Amino acid sequence: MSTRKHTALPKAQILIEALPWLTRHNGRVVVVKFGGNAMVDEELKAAFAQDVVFLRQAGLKPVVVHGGGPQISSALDRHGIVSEFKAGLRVTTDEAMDVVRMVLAGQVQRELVGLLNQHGPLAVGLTGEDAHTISAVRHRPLIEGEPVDIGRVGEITAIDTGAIEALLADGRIPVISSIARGQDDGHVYNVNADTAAAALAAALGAETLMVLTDVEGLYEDWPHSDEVISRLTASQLERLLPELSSGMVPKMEGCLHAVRNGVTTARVIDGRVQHSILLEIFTDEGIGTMVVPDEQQGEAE
Ligand SMILES: Nc1ncnc2c1ncn2[C@@H]1O[C@H](COP(=O)(O)OP(=O)(O)O)[C@@H](O)[C@H]1O
Ligand SMILES: CC(=O)N[C@@H](CCC(=O)OP(=O)(O)O)C(=O)O
Repeated sequence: MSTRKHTALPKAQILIEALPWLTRHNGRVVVVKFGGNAMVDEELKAAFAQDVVFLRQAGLKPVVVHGGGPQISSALDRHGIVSEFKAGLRVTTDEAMDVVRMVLAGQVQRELVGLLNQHGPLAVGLTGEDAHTISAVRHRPLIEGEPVDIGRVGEITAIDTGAIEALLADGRIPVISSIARGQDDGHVYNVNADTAAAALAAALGAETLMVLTDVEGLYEDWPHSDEVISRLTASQLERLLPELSSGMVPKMEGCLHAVRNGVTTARVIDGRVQHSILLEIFTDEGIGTMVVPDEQQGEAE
């Protein structure tokens, strides 16, 4: 065998290994949530963009929903605005909301759109405000049984997938910032990006929701162990929810919402690993944590 063929054969085998995953997802929507904590460096962000474009060129319909928690925190610091979290959500004053919107829509989203568009005229950025994509009312989370006012934080009431579907039909990659329009008050609202991604995945009838974060997956006994739970059903996750803390709460609540509303699998994967999306495709079991609907229990992935 010539040297060229010799080196090409393993590459062909690798492509063939991806065939079942690609076949299952062909033409399907995959919602990828890119967390602010996973946007560690430039190389990683460029690799993320390559993976998303790869999915698009392989016949899938990727939709990107991005966060930017750490980026918002440092911008608020620079503006001298104090920011705190309650029930895992940022207490968002009217003044803070302007900064949230500026950072998510004007900075993080623009950067991701730019990186994706290095590969062609593919990405179009929007926020949940555009074309009524995400509507919300003021969210008052219960803390110790009492509803608490945390300012301009939204609870999603409706998703209009029209603009996203039109972009997908046109072969584009929508990149969505987690800001909602007020359903009945003309305000804009700050929505946790995991919650927004899950709601969009459910409304779009996505095959998969992939949540890229800064841990390997859901740890069984965090922070005491780094044993990752590789697979769990919706009911198993539901039982686990009360024990979870901080950033994992909206992530896992989102995964549960997604698989209970038609999404086939929801995964939490380590976005700090380069090409984590492609790694997910090329491994049988996947990496990170996979949540499946109850009826899939025991079925081979
Ligand atoms: N059981 C758990 N397994 C893994 N991480 C957990 C768990 N419970 C809480 N966490 C925390 O959740 C964080 C991820 O959420 P978050 O900081 O909001 O990330 P992102 O910006 O990607 O949304 C982890 O870095 C970790 O500190
Ligand atoms: C209400 C609320 O907490 N909103 C989040 C929105 C950004 C986000 O969720 O970013 P990550 O995915 O990087 O955490 C915030 O203000 O930080």
